[in-house]
Amino acid sequence: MPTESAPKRRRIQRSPSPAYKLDDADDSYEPYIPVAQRRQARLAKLTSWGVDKDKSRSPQDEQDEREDEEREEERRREKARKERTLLMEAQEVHEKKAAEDAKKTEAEKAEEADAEILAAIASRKKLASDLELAKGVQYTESMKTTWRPPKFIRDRSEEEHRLLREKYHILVDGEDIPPPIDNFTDMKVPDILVKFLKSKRIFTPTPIQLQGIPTACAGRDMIGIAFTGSGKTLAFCLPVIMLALEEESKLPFVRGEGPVGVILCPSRELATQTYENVLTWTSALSKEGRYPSLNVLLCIGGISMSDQSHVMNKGLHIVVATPGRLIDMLEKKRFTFDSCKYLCMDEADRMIDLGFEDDVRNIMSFFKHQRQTLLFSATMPRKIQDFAQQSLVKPILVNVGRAGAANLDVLQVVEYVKQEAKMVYLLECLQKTPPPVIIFSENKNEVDDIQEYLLLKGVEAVAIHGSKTQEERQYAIKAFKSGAKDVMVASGVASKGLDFNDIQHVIIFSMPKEIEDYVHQIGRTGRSGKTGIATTFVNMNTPEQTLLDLKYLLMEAGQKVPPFLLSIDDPRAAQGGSLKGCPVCGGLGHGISNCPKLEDTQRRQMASHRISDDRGGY
Ligand SMILES: Nc1ncnc2c1ncn2[C@@H]1O[C@H](COP(=O)(O)OP(=O)(O)OP(=O)(O)O)[C@@H](O)[C@H]1O
Repeated sequence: MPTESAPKRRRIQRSPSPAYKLDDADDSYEPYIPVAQRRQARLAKLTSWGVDKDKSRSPQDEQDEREDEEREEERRREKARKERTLLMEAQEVHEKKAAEDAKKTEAEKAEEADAEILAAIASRKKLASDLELAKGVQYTESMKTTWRPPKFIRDRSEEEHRLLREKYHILVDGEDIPPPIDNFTDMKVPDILVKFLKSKRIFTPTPIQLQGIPTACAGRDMIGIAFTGSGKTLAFCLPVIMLALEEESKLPFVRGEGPVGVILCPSRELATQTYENVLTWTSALSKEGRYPSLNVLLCIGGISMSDQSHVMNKGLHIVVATPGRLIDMLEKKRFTFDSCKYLCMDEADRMIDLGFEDDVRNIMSFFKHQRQTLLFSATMPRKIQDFAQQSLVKPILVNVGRAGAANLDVLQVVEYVKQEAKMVYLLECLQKTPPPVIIFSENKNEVDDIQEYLLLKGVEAVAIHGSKTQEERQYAIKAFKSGAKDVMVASGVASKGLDFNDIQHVIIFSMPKEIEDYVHQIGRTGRSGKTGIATTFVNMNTPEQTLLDLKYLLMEAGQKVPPFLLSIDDPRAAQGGSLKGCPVCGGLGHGISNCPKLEDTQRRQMASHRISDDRGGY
C-alpha cells in the first residue's frame, strides 16, 4: 500500500549562539553582561583604582600633605586672631582719642586746627634762588669772615654771655652764637665811625646792635627782630660797611666791580632813608683820609639812575635797593653780584607779605657764590620766621621782646570817636603835643581829605600816599623832616621803618585791620629811647577782632585799656589756654582761622606775578 508519507521534519539550522561564536566582522557588538556581574565588575574596578592611586603616593607625600593642611589651618587661625587684635586695637585707639578729645579744651582744639591751617598754607618753596633750588645747592656752613671778637671777650664763659643777654632782654636761638658785645670799639668798629656815632649821640649799642652786629660780622645768617625805633638799621649797616672797608683795603675796587653787599627795602622811602644813613656813615669814615672812600648806590624805581653815574663809573661797594629796580639793573648788567657776599632785607616780613617773594628769589639767582643772608623787622610772625629759617644757613635768631610787640616808650591812647566827629576831634587832638605830628589813615582819599581840612584850618600839613608821584612823596618827606611842615598825613606807606626826628604824637585816624601795621605806625614816635604819644580813633566801624588784638597789645605793653575795650569778650579766653600770637599776623586777639591777614596774604600771593616791575615798593 502506498502510504501517505508524513511531512519530513527538518532540523532548523539556528544561528550559532553569540556566546560561542564571535564574529570579527562586527566591532560594534557588545556582549551582554548580567546586572549582578556588571555591578561586581564596577566595584572591582573602583576598588582597583583606589588601590592604584594609593600605590602611587609615598608615605612622605602623605605626611607633607597633612603638614600642609595643618599649616593652612594654622594660618587661617592666625589671620583670624590678628584681625581680632587689630579690631580691638583700633577700637582702643578710637576710644582713647575720644577720651583725649573730651579732655581737650576748646582752645587746644582750636590750636590744633590752627596748626593744620598753618601747615596747609606754609610756603613750600624755599627762599633761595631758582638756580640753587634746581641744582639742589645747599650750603651747610656759614660764611667765613676774618672778624673775631677781642680775645678778652672770646675768653668769657657762656654763662657770662648769657647774663649779658639777659640784662638786655635779648633772646637768641641757633648754633655757636657769637658773643654779645656792649660797646662799639670792642666790636672793632673803626674809631672814626665810633667818634662820629658819638657826635650823633649814639654812645652804646642798643640790644639788637649788641648781639646783631657781632652775629653779622661773624658771617652768620640771622633773623633780627626788635621793636620799632630800636636801631636795627645800624645793626645791619655797620657790618656791611666794615666788610666793604676790608675788601676795598685788600684790593681797591675799579669800575665794573662790586658791590660787596646789598640792602633790600620794601619801599622807596625806606630805601632812600637807609641809603642816606649809609652815605652819612661812609662819608664820616673817609673824612680823615685814613680809610678809603666807599661808593654807595641807591637803586629804586621812580628816579633817574643817570644821576648816580658818578658812582656807577667807579667800583661799587654797597647797593641799597627796592626789588623791582634792582632786578632791572641786574638784568641790564649795569652791575653784577659776582662778588656780592651780603644780602640784607629790612622789614623782611613786609617784603614777603607784599608779594616780593619771587623777586627775592630772582635777586638771589644773580649771586654767583654763597652769600650771607640777614632778615630784620619789628614784626615777624611765626609763619615768616619758619619759612625764613629753613632758607638760611645755620641761622641765628636774635629777638628783643616779642616779635610784633609795641615799643614800650610809646604811650598808647585809644579813644572812641564817632565817624562823623573824627575830623573835628582831630583838630582838638592836635593840641595834645607840639609838632611834629603824623596822622595815619588807611585810605588814600581820606589822607587827601584830612590834609585839605587841616590846610583850611591853617595847619601846615603835607600828605603822602601811594598815588602821589615820586617827586610829591620826596617833597613831603623832606618838608616834614626839615621841620618846614608840622604835620604829615600818611597812608601805610610812611609807617614802615621811616625814622623822622622826634615825632611827638602819632594820630591813627583809622585803625588798620592788621595789628602789625598799628605797631609800625605808633612806632614812628618813641624812637631811640625817647617817649611819644599815639592816639588811635576807633568806633563801631572797627572790626571786633581788631579791637581784641588792640586790647591784648595794650595789656601786654602795660598800657591803660579803655572800658569799651575791656568789655569785649574773647571767645578763646573763655575756652581756656594761653593766648599766643596768631602765627600769620602776630595778633594776640585771634587765631589763624579768622586772621584778617590770611585772606589778604593769599590774595597778594596770587597777584604777586602781576605786580609791575617798577613798583619799587608799595
Ligand atoms: N645805639 C644807639 N643809641 C642811640 N640812638 C640810636 C642808636 N642806634 C640807632 N639810634 C637811633 O635810633 C633811631 C631809630 O633807629 P632805626 O631807624 O634804625 O630803628 P629801627 O629799629 O629800624 O625802627 P623801625 O622798626 O621803625 O624801622 C635812629 O634815629 C637812630 O639814629
